[in-house]
Amino acid sequence: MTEDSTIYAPATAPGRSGLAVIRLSGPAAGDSLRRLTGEPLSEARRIVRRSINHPITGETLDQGMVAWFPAPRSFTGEEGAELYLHGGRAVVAAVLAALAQLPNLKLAEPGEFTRRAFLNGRLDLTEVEGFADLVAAETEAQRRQAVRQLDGVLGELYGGWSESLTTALARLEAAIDFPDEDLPANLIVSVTEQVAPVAKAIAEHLADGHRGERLREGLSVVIMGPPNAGKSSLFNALARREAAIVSPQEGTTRDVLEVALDLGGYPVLLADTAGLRRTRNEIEAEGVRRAERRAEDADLRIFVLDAERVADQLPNLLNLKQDRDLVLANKTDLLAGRPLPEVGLPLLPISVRSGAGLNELVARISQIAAESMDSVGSPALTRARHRSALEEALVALTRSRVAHDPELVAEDLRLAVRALGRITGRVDVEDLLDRIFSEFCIGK
Ligand SMILES: Nc1nc2c(ncn2[C@@H]2O[C@H](COP(=O)(O)OP(=O)(O)OP(=O)(O)O)[C@@H](O)[C@H]2O)c(=O)[nH]1
Ligand SMILES: [K+]
Ligand SMILES: [Mg+2]
Repeated sequence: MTEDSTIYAPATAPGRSGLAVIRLSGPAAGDSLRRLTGEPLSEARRIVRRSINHPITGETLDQGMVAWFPAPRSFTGEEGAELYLHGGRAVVAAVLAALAQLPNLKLAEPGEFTRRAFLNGRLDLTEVEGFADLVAAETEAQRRQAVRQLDGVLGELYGGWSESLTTALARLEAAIDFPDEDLPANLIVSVTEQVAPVAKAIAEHLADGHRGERLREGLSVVIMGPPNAGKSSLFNALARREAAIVSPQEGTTRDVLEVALDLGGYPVLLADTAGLRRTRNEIEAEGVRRAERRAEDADLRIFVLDAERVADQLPNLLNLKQDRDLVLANKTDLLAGRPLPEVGLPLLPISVRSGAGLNELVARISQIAAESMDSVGSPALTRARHRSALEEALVALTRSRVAHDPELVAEDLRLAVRALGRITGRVDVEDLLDRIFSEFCIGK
């Protein structure tokens, strides 16, 4: 599939920088490059120095470098060119204005380069999404996951399942299509045997505790506890900036504040909340409601108590779940050597003021993040879109095992294959494209 139009766009972020890259893709890319440089096309995929000139006035706009990518060995699979310019706003603006003067060129839509790469079979949809995730990756673990996906690991996994099912389906259909002959009695049995391991693998892949999705989105951690325990102080210490107001007055924090952190390479979304107490103050009461709501969908709750008042404060913690909660005793600097009381559950002693225990706390949170995000062995399911298609495939496969009519079995297998195909974009993709490519910005 080839496009008639040729698109261009900056591939680097706007602003002052050492280098700016402008990409072109489409049939007029080579001709445009010739007209901008005033020289014949250079050797394919080689970066060469060229002066970049206005195609009409001939004025030199920049001394840069260019590369020429003949089809199909380019990012999009079309004719492509790249201009490497000095990264000043005026330089980029002048070259973009010059490109606008050339015939058959248009500014690319967001995600259009990647869309063309997909349409030309250079990437499947999971790779497109891996590419989007890689561009958006903010931590090491996110980068690793995106690189694997961009490598096609997920696409291969889903493609492999789809292939096994297609083979089973083909055998079944061949048998159905020859009505003269009796269907072999054991046909359904053997098809079921072929389908069962795929259904099992899909079920296991789905039951991964949402690790891949959590890695993309970040571990949601909420700091909670009684007023004045030092929640906002801790929040600021972890965020390494004075993001929240700290004061000796109870009920200081009302809104839920959030920061995105990188803890040991794992993304964490940390929230500070209002101190939990009954209050007549309407605004503070709304803060408490927001705190409780925020805690409901958190992956981890960190309860902060005042080390001097642990025994009074502990019973008020809302339905403490030891596997999802950490309990901290803050302000240990005020204990002056006195031990913490025995309360029958592990308390992590810290002092935001002296810094004691903070390293241990950070290590603990990143360990929890790692445990909930790292996937061992098979690649992780990374998106809700994949999850719903896999669930659909599994429902069809499960139903196919109890169907006795070969036609019904075949129909279920077809549904499962189609659901898997939607993940990689092999079938029924049109409606999905806009949503996926809308994640991209212009020039990608
Ligand atoms: N001595 C000591 N004081 C602390 C420590 N951490 C916080 N504080 C003090 O405790 C008071 C309350 O701190 P905040 O961080 O505002 O407490 P909070 O839990 O966010 O309070 P609310 O938002 O009102 O619920 C402030 O005066 C802090 O300086 C600590 O480790 N040691
Ligand atoms: K306070
Ligand atoms: Mg606070």
